[in-house]
Amino acid sequence: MEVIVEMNQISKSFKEKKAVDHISFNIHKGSIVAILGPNGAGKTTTLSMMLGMLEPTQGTVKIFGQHPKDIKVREKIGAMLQQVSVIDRLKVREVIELFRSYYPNPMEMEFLINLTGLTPSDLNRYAEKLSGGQKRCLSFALALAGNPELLFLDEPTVGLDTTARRKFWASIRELSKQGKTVVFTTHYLQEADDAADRILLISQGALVADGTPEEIKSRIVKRSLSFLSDQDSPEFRQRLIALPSIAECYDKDGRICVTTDNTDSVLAAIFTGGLPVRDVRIDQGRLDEAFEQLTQNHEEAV
Ligand SMILES: Nc1ncnc2c1ncn2[C@@H]1O[C@H](COP(=O)(O)OP(=O)(O)OP(=O)(O)O)[C@@H](O)[C@H]1O
Repeated sequence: MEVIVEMNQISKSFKEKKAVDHISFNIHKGSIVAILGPNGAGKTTTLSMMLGMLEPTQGTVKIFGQHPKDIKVREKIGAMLQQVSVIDRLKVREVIELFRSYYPNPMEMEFLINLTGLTPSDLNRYAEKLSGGQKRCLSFALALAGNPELLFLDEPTVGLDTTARRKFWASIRELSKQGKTVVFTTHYLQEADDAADRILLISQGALVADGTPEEIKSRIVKRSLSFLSDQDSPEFRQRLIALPSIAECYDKDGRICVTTDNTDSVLAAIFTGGLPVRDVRIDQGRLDEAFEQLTQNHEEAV
């Protein structure tokens, strides 16, 4: 798979403050990657180095195999940053046309408008008159103007209502299907879980986890299995706890629960052992719990 972004041992310090600390990762073509972390974790700093807006204190960044500031690279990337600034006295359509004119192969206007959720009446309004949410849609349109192969989005859905948010992520999936690569930052765990196929979890400048949402959850969230039994007894509990892969057994909401790192093998053992259980449920664990555990563990370690 083609590597689009290479971050090699990247650190960034602002005076004595180390904002990013020895981060390395590669991003492959067509993936949707979330950089997830709490406030001040180093997400924007990491993104700014990929965009060539900040130089790393240490390490090397390569985008399409080149320095991020290379003109050939700049033509292939689009960015939507946190601050939305619009040009006064220009209508939305004119701003978009202006941005399209900067690029050798701009995105088709009609396709671009369809993706961004801007309406025909929005296009005829002055950009400075748009609402906060509409300005973000315009900012998305400007990021797409050059038909980029790689999109960087810094907290893209802040200020968008639920409908606009849904539309936004549907457009991102559409762009990804066309082979475009997307990197976005977010605090929203649910958003990373729903939208990304890979999560880079950053805490205090360090990369503390890297994987699919499922991998991150299974790595640290204990899965649990719960069920009912008509023949619950001390002997039943002993047989249960003796099964392989069971970490602990407890009662919750009238159900018998076991935690395990392998729900499949516990299920198999229960049924081959003929244990009298019914109404079995598997709880996959939640990403927000995984996130808190990972960032807390890291904070305790430093
Ligand atoms: N230009 C700067 N000068 C000094 N310190 C900075 C600068 N930019 C960022 N920092 C510090 O570096 C750390 C990481 O900041 P960064 O903006 O990358 O975090 P973030 O994860 O994007 O946070 P948020 O989610 O709040 O936007 C913070 O402690 C921040 O105060």
